[in-house]
Amino acid sequence: MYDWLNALPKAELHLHLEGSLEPELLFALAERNKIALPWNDVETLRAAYAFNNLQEFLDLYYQGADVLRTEQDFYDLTWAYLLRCKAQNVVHTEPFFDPQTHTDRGIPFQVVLDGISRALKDGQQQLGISSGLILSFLRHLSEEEAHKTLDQAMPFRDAFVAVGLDSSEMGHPPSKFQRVFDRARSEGFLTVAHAGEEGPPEYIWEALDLLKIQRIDHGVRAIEDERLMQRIIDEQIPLTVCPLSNTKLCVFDHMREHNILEMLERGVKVTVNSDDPAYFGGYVTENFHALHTHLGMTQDQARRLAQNSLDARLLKA
Ligand SMILES: Nc1ncnc2[nH]cnc12
Ligand SMILES: [Zn+2]
Repeated sequence: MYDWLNALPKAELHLHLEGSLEPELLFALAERNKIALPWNDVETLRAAYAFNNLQEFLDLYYQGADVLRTEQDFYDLTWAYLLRCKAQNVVHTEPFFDPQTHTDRGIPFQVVLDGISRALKDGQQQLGISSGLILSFLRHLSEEEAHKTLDQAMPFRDAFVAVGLDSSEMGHPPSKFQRVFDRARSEGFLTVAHAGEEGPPEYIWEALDLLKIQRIDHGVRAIEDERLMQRIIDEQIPLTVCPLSNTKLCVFDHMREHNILEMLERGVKVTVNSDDPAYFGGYVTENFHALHTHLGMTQDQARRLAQNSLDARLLKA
């Protein structure tokens, strides 16, 4: 089944480039940039990838991102991810990056963007993988800081397909970012947002009604609100679900309890994604495979999930 799932053509719609930083590359970049790390070796770092919630993961994820300094570092990070896409027949990807994680450390916005964009262009030309980049605001920071990030992005407007919202969800509802999302939409950006990962269904309502998002990132807690479920089904609003992430971050205690197939059978446009594959133990195929192993996902269900991912692209072919 693994090989069959791997060969299935699919799109990835929920992937943080910083979360694809494998420990081996992290150590190589630390050496190249002469940065001392608090871990002795790759194995020690991997052993630290045990999380009880989103925040514990984010603390390590932001720490890891500190090795990314130069345009070439961002190129190498993105290129390594695209090679994984090629190996797993991901024909289209819409990755996120978090500019504030880097600009707050003094790395110029353009350095980050140039490295990522050059790799995505090579990915299209050399690997045949199409892509659309999503600029994600950090929700634990202020709306004013998000506005400054949007200012920095405007000279490179054509490099992005959408803006998104990620980082610590609880206590940072979508309503906090209503004005900056209004502005982004008026500048022609599409919008997506993480909602209903750890946060309640109300955050999903806000993301839909106030941020006017095209897709819900995660959204697994929608199942707690029947009226919301009906809306998501009626309007066929896609959910970018990340099964291995949800179990690693204890959103579900075990993959057996994941609700993605229940949502699929109820008519929700759910898709399978890897979120932060270097930290959560697998890329897209491993996420599909875990659904087969623990939830008995059939080939027919896998085909529908993969088709949903192709249908839910913001950038149509
Ligand atoms: N799963 C996730 N939720 C929120 N913010 C993130 N940033 C990277 N991964 C994330
Ligand atoms: Zn995410």
